[in-house]
Amino acid sequence: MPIAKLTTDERKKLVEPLKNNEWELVDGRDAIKKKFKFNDFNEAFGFMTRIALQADKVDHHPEWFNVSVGAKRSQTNSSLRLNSILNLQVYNNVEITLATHECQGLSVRDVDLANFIDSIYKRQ
Ligand SMILES: C[C@H](O)[C@H](O)[C@H]1CNC2=NC(N)=NC(=O)C2=N1
Repeated sequence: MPIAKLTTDERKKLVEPLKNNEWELVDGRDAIKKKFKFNDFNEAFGFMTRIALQADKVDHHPEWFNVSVGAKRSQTNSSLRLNSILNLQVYNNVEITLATHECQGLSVRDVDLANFIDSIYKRQ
């Protein structure tokens, strides 16, 4: 049986709670996305590693982007200037989009993976 897109009722029950937890619908496409912020690359990649292991286990994969945004709250202006002079970027942001390619939209697999991701995310 191919995987089914979520019905309207399922969206109310399963996707609404995710929207209350900073997941958003993607424009022009049946998918959800969320931005996650960390103190540094090490924390961001640790988070991605745990998701990668789960994705492999359940055979459902995120589309994601690991970018450098902002800086540690503890960083002073002069250390930020030094970082930009030395080009030391802090790749501390992870943006994740979830959709099921097989049904070209949201399925229960995206809901499950989103809930797993939220369960391991430690807000900074
Ligand atoms: C053959 C394999 O099961 C499929 O390609 C899986 C792998 N991971 C997947 N991930 C996502 N996000 N959607 C899919 O439809 C999907 N299909």
